[in-house]
Amino acid sequence: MSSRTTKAAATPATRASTRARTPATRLLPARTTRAVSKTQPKDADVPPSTTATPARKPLYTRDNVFETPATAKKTGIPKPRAKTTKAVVENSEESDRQPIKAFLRIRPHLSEEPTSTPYLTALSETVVQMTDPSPSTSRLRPTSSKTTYTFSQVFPPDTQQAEFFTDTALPLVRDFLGGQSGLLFAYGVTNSGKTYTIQGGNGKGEGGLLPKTLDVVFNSIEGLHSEAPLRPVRLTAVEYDHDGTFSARSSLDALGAAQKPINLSPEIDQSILARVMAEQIDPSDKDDTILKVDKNYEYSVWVSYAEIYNEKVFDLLGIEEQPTVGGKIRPSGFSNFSLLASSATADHNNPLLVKRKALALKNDPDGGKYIAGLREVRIRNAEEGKAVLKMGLINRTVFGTLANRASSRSHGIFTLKLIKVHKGDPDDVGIARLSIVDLAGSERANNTQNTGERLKEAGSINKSLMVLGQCMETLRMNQRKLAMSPLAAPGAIRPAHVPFRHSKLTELFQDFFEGSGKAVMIVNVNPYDTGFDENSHVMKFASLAREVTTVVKKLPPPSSIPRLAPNANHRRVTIEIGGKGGTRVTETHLDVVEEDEEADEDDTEGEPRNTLVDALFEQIEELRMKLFEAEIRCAIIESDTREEVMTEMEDRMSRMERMFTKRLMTERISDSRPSSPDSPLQKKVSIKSVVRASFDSLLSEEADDSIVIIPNKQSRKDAMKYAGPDAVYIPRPGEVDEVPKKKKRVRILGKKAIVTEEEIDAVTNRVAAVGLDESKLGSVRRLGTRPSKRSS
Ligand SMILES: Nc1ncnc2c1ncn2[C@@H]1O[C@H](COP(=O)(O)OP(=O)(O)OP(=O)(O)O)[C@@H](O)[C@H]1O
Repeated sequence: MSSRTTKAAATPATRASTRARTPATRLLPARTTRAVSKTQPKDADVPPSTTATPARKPLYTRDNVFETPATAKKTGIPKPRAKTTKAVVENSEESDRQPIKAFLRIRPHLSEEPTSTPYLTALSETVVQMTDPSPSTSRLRPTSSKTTYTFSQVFPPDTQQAEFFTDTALPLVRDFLGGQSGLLFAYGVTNSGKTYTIQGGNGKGEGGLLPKTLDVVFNSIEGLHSEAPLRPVRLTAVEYDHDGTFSARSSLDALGAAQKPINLSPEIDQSILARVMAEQIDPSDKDDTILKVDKNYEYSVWVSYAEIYNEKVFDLLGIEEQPTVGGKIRPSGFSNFSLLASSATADHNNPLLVKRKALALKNDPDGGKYIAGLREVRIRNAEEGKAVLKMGLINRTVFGTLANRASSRSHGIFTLKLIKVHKGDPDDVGIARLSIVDLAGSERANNTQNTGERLKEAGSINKSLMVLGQCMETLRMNQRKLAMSPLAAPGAIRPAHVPFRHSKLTELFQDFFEGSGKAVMIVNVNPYDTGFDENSHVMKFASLAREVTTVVKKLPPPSSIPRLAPNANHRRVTIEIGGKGGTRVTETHLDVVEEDEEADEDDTEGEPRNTLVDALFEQIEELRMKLFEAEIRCAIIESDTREEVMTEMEDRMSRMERMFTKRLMTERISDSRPSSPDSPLQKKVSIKSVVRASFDSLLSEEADDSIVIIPNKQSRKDAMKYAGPDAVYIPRPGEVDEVPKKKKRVRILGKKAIVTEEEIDAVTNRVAAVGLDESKLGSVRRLGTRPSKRSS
């Protein structure tokens, strides 16, 4: 649990924020619910030595938030120092063990896609089975490999958006309204349905988790809107705004003004937000759920939208847009909502210049990291929230790859913050955050032809997802270590270092994985996708995540990796918008300047700095990447080789099959011949042609000369029977010849097996007449009293 409930101090001078940008602002101290639960541990197994701070009454917890706000109000406890807060968070985790929930959503088959058999089937509400399609199609290896995976819940392809929202995100929204932070992220390969799940489709009832979350939040706080001059800062702190700079209405207007491109024609010189809202929001597609909230408080909702692209964090609501020198900015009248496309039709020679600066992640004194300089916008209803979401979406880097034309190549992070202030005590303030993340799809290494920029994107995406997996794995390992030694003295077990800092994604959500709030993972899978291996990798990752239940003692993070000097990265890109569902495809040419974030001096606050350790970490990282790449290469080579062998074997099998079919047909032809044909000559020719045809097929071009076919004696015998006594069997070269030996005898003595003396004499005389030795006649059976005697 990570809600932060704060009490404003009586004297602003003593509580002034050390990070406040203006002297007029005052930072409200953050106090965690964990701080409270730690002093009253629910879990009796927590070692007493971990309770270092004096016991005090809960300010508010998830359990009492609705019932006892008054108790909370009266608790005037000074803010714990940052260090103490951290310690408390760590120690209280034992009482709040929660596994990461992993929900699987199976994508339906789309009509425009080729039909194939799905390789994933739901066995129950929580278990699915994946069947490797490659071996099952083989006649040589008829047994297919089947693996089962267990999830918190499995959603079949016909699951509707509303049902999915109710079962997965609604509990998080409930906690959020109750003051608890949460994280929801969608994970899956490209084209598996992550964006559809998070943002939704364009049709009725197709709104995704994000718009539905906005609906439910505003339904629930209806009539409880706060006008208090408060705004969120850092991760979960709240700041007073005495001069009204950030008052309720002005934030959204400020965003609209900042986003308005300069030099627009009067035709479109209007509030971008108003236009977006008019175009995009279908009021009928709204979730009507209302959740219970504490009516003693008033609420304000703030949103931000960031993306992590190529390992840099950008503000999707804070892009500076400028026309190029000589560039013509015209209204376009596109029906698609697009700030960029609607504000300018730029051609390749005169692209629109879009400048954006990467933002730095900074340490929050209350724990975790926040994106420094990220714009947070106050919204007053769900429609405004949806408009801001749409506005951020256009700024999100979307490039087509061969794998998927609409592939999101960045991780999109939409965060809601809820500030609540007690109606009777303006100093009783709380804040919670809910981040909803649409992760970039993992790249298919072998079926997309990535080069240059795409390759770099793929590397960054793979890296961040890989690090996410490594973090999960390490957290799980650490938990096991702890679980196996429940009686070990505190500090005796050294948990392994969790590499959160190795990617921006994990760095940003480190606090969630360490217990700041609940984490929910949505796994999207397209069971018709050709990337079986990638999907099984995703499934393995999900099973891993489900085993991560809690946080172990945090190790001091590694020394910071030295940052490069700020550097501008220029790219020229073309973004296509629309195209799906019959909408018009529009193109915008952009010159993108991505400036590196400035080095954060505070970033290593309290962390030891050791250049050798830095270098070693970099080396490990490099080796990990190499290993990862090598593994991918091996997997590709293995699958290619397997496919080649299979193709060859199948080819050979089908040739043999053809050959045997022909032979069978040949035999059938001979069987069906009349038993007494008219002419012996005709019989002779016929049997010859039949036998020859059979061998011709064996020796034809199609035949496999590596295979020796031994003729079927029985069929040959049958053929000879039909052919009658005059038939001569002519073997083909190389044929195993047994029958013809008998025929040789037949040629000399006729078809009779038994001969008389006279006949033998006749043969002998004939032999003598031609001058041959009698002994060369071979064995001849005699009749009568001298059966074995040869004629002399
Ligand atoms: N549950 C669903 N019902 C109907 N259509 C869906 C569903 N899930 C996904 N789709 C459709 O499948 C296609 C791919 O989905 P989507 O763009 O959400 O994938 P993705 O995982 O976000 O891909 P990428 O990572 O490349 O952005 C889209 O056309 C989307 O409309």
